[in-house]
Amino acid sequence: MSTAIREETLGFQTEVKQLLHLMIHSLYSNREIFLRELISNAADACDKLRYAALDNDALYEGDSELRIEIEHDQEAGTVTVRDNGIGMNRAEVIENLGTIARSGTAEFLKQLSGEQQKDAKLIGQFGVGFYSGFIVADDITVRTRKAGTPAGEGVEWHSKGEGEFTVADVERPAHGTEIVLHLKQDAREFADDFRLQSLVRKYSDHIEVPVRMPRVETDKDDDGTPVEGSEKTVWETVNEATALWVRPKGEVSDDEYKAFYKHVAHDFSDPLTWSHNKVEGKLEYVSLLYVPGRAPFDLYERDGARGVKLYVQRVFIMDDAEQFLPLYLRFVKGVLDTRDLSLNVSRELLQQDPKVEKIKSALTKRALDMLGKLAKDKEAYQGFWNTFGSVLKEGPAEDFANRDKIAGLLRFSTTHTDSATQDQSLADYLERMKEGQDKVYYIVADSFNAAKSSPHLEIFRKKGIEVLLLHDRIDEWLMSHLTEFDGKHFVDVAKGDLDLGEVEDEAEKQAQQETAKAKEALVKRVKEALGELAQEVRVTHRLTDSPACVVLPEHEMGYQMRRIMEAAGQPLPEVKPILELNPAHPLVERLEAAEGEAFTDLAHILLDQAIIAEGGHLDDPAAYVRRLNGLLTA
Ligand SMILES: Nc1ncnc2c1ncn2[C@@H]1O[C@H](COP(=O)(O)OP(=O)(O)OP(=O)(O)O)[C@@H](O)[C@H]1O
Repeated sequence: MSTAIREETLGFQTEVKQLLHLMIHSLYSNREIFLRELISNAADACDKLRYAALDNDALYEGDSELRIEIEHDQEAGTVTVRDNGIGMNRAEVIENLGTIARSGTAEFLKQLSGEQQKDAKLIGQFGVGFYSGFIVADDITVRTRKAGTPAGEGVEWHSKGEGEFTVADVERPAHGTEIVLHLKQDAREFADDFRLQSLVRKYSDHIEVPVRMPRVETDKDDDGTPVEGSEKTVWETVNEATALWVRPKGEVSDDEYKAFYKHVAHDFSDPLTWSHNKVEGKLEYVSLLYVPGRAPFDLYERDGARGVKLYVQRVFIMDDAEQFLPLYLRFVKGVLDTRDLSLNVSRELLQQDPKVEKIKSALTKRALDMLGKLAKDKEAYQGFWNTFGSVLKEGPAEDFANRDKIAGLLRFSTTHTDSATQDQSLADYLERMKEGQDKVYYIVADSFNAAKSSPHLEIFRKKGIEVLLLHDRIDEWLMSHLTEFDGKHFVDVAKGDLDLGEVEDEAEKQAQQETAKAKEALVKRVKEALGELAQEVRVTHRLTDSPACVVLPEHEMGYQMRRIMEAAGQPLPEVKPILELNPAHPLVERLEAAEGEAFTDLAHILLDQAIIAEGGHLDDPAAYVRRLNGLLTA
């Protein structure tokens, strides 16, 4: 029996307490996952030891046969999960089993509502790990020792999951970790051979480390009667214990792929799709990439986990190797196993190795092809797009070489459907282009409604020309990196001169020129009245219902991007708009007939209204109100 020394009682970090409470409550109907989580951690610990032992064989302490053992005691109501992996020292135990060290955790926990089903989904997204033991146990003891440390540096951790835990130093001859779960009364069903075996097969077949369970064998005499006292325990490997990605594609079932995904991604729910490839030749690697069914909670966290699990010749090297996929594919999870890197590769070395770039470019293509295939299933792709679309939109800016491929995967709201759902591809748009149209038109606004109702769309609606309605924060950034698709240029309808190309016939163009000439005097007067407030005034034919609109010069940064940058504290040089007037509108006719102060007021009102319609803020709103009231009461 070990004697505990240096025993101390510590409180769980607040986030752990909250997580424990919510997890126990919301995952009640999915309790069996605790075993998957503990085996998954044990397998990771074995992987880590194998990696550490590459440099220092002594860490195995003479026991290099890595394994996981699961035992139970029906009478005592306990289940034990044991591994001879890397183990933990005292400081690691306190850190790993007392806190949650992931940024964004507190905000994540705030989203939990107390509604069982909703929370179960959210918690799955977070990953419950070790703490899931408390779904089935009311008392957990962990005994562990870090490989390579003296037997006296073992640690015992104990908790009832109620806010505090104790840690003490104990003597521990074997390195690795042992977790003893004392099952709650209503979870005793898990202390059962058959139940445990079937769970191990369900969740851990794909794990390369053998998961073993004890079986008692008894010698029999010649008559077949068991010999008393001859009982001995033999350990039987229950899982298949081959790395899933090494197996040929045809021999792996969908269920196995899905189970493996859950291990790799620490996710609860099924992946949307996957792509498994073995490459031989100049580069030699196996990759298994997955698209998750939902976003991890830290998708937009700067230091959120991303990247693949890296193996070199089947030896685990590191989690989250982010060098093999671009940032805009950070939602892709999976495994890369290669012969092209050396076993002692580190994060720093990865950054310098030219082979890494080559593999990255190959994996990027694989991932984009996988999305291309997924896109054939409209419904599934829509699910993907709604979850990860705004991340993929970072692609054209980050990955010039694959711009066209990424553009083909984008989905938009457009005037064709007039719905906020982004479900139209550029290929759909091209198919519907009007005869003579040679450009892809788009508008960027702060919200879908602002885009949909923009005065800039009036002429397009009248002529039946489709316009992409962009309203995500990232959209203007996206469009500044997308210049063409399939040979067709993109044109922002709120910038520069309106040119509808061949869609307008000669007669229309002639009429426009004549109107512009006829209104030259009006334009001059308005410009004088507005002074520096507008850089230019002109008549337009882009409006049918509105009296006026503002546009920006073609190469000027758009309003949406300006507002985002200003909100981020980046001062920008002021840019004055171009005011365009609709000569056929009664207000503009009235303006033309006005004189003196009435003219100046109305000119200002038209400019201010156009700025408001575009989603901008007025520099002097009170002046606008005063002028408008003057007009209304005249
Ligand atoms: N059997 C084990 N052997 C060694 N270390 C372990 C073991 N189980 C857990 N740990 C350590 O405790 C940490 C926390 O485990 P936990 O399961 O809570 O989270 P995780 O595995 O990092 O992520 P997730 O919550 O997504 O599963 C692990 O990262 C690991 O360092």
